[in-house]
Amino acid sequence: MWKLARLVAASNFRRARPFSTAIPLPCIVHKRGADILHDPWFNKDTGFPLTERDRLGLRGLLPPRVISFQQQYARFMESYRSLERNTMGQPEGVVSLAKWRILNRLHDRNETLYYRVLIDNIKDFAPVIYTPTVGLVCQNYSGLFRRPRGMYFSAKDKGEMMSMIYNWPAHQVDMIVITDGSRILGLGDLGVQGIGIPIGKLDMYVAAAGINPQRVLPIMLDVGTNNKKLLEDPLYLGLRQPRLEGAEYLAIVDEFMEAVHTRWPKAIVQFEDFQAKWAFETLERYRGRFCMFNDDVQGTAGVALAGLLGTVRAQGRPLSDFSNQKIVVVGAGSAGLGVLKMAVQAVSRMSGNNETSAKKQFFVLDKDGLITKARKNLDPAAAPFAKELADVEGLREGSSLIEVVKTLKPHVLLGLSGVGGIFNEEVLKAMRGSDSPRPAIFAMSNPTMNAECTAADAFKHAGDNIVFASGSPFENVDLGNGRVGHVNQANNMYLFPGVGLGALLSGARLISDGMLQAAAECLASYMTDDEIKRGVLYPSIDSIRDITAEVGAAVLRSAVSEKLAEGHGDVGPKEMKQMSNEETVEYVRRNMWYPVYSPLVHEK
Ligand SMILES: NC(=O)c1ccc[n+]([C@@H]2O[C@H](COP(=O)([O-])OP(=O)(O)OC[C@H]3O[C@@H](n4cnc5c(N)ncnc54)[C@H](O)[C@@H]3O)[C@@H](O)[C@H]2O)c1
Ligand SMILES: O=C(O)C[C@H](O)C(=O)O
Ligand SMILES: [Mg+2]
Repeated sequence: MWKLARLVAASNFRRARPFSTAIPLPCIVHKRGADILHDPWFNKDTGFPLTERDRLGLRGLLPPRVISFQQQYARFMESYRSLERNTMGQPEGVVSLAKWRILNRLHDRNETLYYRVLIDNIKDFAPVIYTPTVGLVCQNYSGLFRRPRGMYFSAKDKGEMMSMIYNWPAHQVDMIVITDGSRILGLGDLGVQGIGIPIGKLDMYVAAAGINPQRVLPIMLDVGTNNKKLLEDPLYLGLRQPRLEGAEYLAIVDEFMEAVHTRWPKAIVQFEDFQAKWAFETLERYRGRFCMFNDDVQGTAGVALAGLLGTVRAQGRPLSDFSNQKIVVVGAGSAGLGVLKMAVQAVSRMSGNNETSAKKQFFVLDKDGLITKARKNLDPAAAPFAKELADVEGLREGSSLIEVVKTLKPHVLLGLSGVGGIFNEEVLKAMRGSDSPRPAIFAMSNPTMNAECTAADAFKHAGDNIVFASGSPFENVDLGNGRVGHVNQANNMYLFPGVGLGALLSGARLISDGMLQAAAECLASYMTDDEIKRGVLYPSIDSIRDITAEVGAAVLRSAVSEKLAEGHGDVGPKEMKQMSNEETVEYVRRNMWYPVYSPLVHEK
């Protein structure tokens, strides 16, 4: 019979619970002396107790005084706060990069302390290690480079990947995030410099999902770049050749996927920031064979769907009213089309109508305006959402955004275009004519300068009663008289960590649509009616570990019910099936790694 205690003991994780008084489990280390001090996974800096210094050959390699974890923590936070004070008034980019540097130096030196400060201060630090600063870091990566992090597979490594993968020092890898750097946030092709994105995403995996940092692996697949500026930059660190295309490109990705699954058959691979054509193609190519997903297509879709359902509740309408909402999606790339696909499936499920009629309420624009069936060279990926001209009275093929908003009076305007400021004053003012008593504006493009509008502009021009969400963080807006315009962060960070965690802890063979749907539904139902009425669609990032545990449990349960779960450690699918919802959440929580100094035990 399933017993919680047994499940906990069965876990392979080096873990401890926040504020728990339990003695942390020991951690096996195969090094001694200075090698430990130079390994950020094990290093405790001045925090090594004297007995451990003796056991590990560290005596004399550190100043004699032992500093406690709490003191180290306080010292780091004081340096960070003093950097904030000292850089006040300097240009934003300079300040952001200075903050990133101080965090990155700690990451390079002492991962336990790094992840503890990250978890405890996630609201302050997420904008530094994740969007928006991570975008700036990628743009300046070749200049900022000091030490490598993760692995780099290039077109020149063809035929070598199966052996190269064994160069990674960790025996076990659970979570991989891979990019080819071809569409980094809204910043375009950044080639090898895009490695910053997998690093930032995996930091979120550790902070939000409690994945053990010794078991994460950021990957850059460098197949060249079409960014002329980078190709001409003598300091550019990637391959100086145009991107591989077609079969040559796919051969590289195929070889990588085979190599990674040969060494770690249960590792989960998250594809991130691939240009749309490869995002869709690789997803279809691998999702039936490997435990993988595309975060921009599928993670974004779940977060957007949760937000869209929230906007129905914010209008005081029942969820069944979702099928009466007119939703305009601006951007028909990997993210926009992913959102449309999942939202149409949800409407069809909720209304019982087929997908063709469920599509009626959705309208999509790309750089050439409204997409209709009359378009020449219609992108096959966008074709299922293209409108019949007869269904868009008053509009035509290629109608502009302002024409679309004025004519349709949509309930929701959702941007995933990567074009900063495209929701301009005129467009936002036109949203005042929306058929919704509570129009919703989602400016989801990243980083901040690529957001379709700012929060302040949205409330100023579209009205105080809107619901607002952005992909990158903005401050709440002061509406006067003590009223606050709440800013939501509609970012896939609320889903991908839970998707990966649930897949890992269930030992899922694949990541199915059902598992992703369960994740989205879990996020959608997380907020109370009171919060939703105040325009709060998503939890605060401060509680990201809680929501991730819930999402992880929902994903796990869905994997079990779809018979995709193969078990984790010695917890089999049968035992998982017997867990109640609460027990599943508890199982997930207890398997989340939490940074504490574990006693290190040397083994040859
Ligand atoms: N908030 C999130 O969680 C999240 C998740 C994924 C992507 N994004 C952001 O969404 C943006 C787009 O990502 P993607 O992967 O879909 O990119 P993409 O390049 O695949 O697609 C961009 C789409 O926008 C369209 N577009 C360009 N200019 C336009 C214009 N002037 N008017 C209307 N449409 C226009 C393009 O034609 C294309 O269809 C990026 O900025 C990315 O950072 C945010
Ligand atoms: O990275 C993010 O912040 C979200 C998303 O994956 C993006 O590509 O913009
Ligand atoms: Mg992305």
